[in-house]
Amino acid sequence: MKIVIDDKIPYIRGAFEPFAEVVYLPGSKTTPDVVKDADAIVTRTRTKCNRGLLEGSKVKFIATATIGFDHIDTDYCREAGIEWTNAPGCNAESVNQYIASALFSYAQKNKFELSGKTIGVVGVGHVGSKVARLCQTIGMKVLLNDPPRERVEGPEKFASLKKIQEKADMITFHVPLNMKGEDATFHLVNDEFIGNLQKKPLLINSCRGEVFDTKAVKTGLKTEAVSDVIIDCWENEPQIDPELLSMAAFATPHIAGYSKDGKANGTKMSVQAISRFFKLGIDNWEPENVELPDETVIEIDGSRRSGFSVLQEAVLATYSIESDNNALRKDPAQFEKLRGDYPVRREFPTYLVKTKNVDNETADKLEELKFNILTE
Ligand SMILES: NC(=O)c1ccc[n+]([C@@H]2O[C@H](COP(=O)([O-])OP(=O)(O)OC[C@H]3O[C@@H](n4cnc5c(N)ncnc54)[C@H](O)[C@@H]3O)[C@@H](O)[C@H]2O)c1
Ligand SMILES: O=C(O)[C@H](O)[C@H](O)COP(=O)(O)O
Repeated sequence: MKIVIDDKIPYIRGAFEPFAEVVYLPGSKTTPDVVKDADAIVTRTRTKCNRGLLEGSKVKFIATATIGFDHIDTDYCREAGIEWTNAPGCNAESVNQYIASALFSYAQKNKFELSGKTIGVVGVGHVGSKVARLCQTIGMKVLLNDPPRERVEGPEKFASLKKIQEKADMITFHVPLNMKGEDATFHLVNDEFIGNLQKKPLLINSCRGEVFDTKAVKTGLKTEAVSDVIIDCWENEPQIDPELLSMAAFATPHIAGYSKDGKANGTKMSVQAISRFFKLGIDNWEPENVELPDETVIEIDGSRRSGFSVLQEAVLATYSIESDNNALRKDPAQFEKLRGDYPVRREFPTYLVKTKNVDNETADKLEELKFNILTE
């Protein structure tokens, strides 16, 4: 048996060696020649798994250690009898942390409080539902848009895009990239979408670059139909649009899901899926030695401070979007390198927040965000 694995997938070395010949390669070097005698590939978004790569190969199973699977040509896989799996929810908490840092940093920079603002969450799956809860916890009004869910669950808890366009001060997108069909999301944010915005909202794209029509977004910013954008996912990565970069309030190199926890979950789900498919007997395999940051205790004194500023301090102590923003602006040509050498980031549950003079309501909110709390 032969398995070809993207060499940027962490924690996986050693998992399959007892069962197979294992080849580790950069996504860009995963060519038809390399995969032709492989039984399985473990991949990331950087490898297009399509006819061009797979035709004539032995590949029977593809595991992508990501939630997004727009790099897999699922029609071709069906036709060729190749099974595939992604890693649903693996990095949802990481994107939630990214959005929390983005919102708190944006509010700090523009000197306003988030509570009372209205946010539209477009796509309410693993990520969007966490982001919706986060926004409710910090006192925002939340409008949810998810037509596929609405068709199944009924209209009660959902809002139309039109309502979001009318009411939202901010809109954050957490949809898959769908090129076709009634739920297509390619260029969902286009001239027409922007033309219908009533409140000059902040738009956030941490899902896929192609969900935003870059040209339309830049026009929206120039005409002030859109007040600002925060962009993690770009059209044509890694050749990102320099003008959009210069216009964005925060710009990051597609790292919203890059916590160590998110990576470890993606690897775990891929290894376990391959084990189940090929009956390798390592269905409960777990990654080991997931790195910790230098400091996992956050001490906060809430005297004469708002609950909002306590939450803000806790969130920003775990992850600063500013650092990623500064690194990308310094050298946008390093987009892929910044991703490849991404520093250790852990999610909220890794941290113990020691609070002094923090009221119960704020302590409860820290717990809702999944911090561990020790109250003095
Ligand atoms: N920047 C990053 O690092 C990063 C990390 C994780 C996920 N993502 C992207 O975010 C997307 C969402 O992630 P997830 O884990 O929540 O996925 P998910 O599959 O759990 O949720 C996607 C949700 O979008 C909904 N949806 C589909 N089409 C829609 C449409 N036209 N309008 C509104 N809603 C629609 C679906 O019904 C579903 O509830 C992924 O597909 C991926 O592309 C990016
Ligand atoms: O779809 C996902 O899970 C995310 O976009 C993830 O961050 C992609 O990571 P990559 O495969 O590009 O390393």
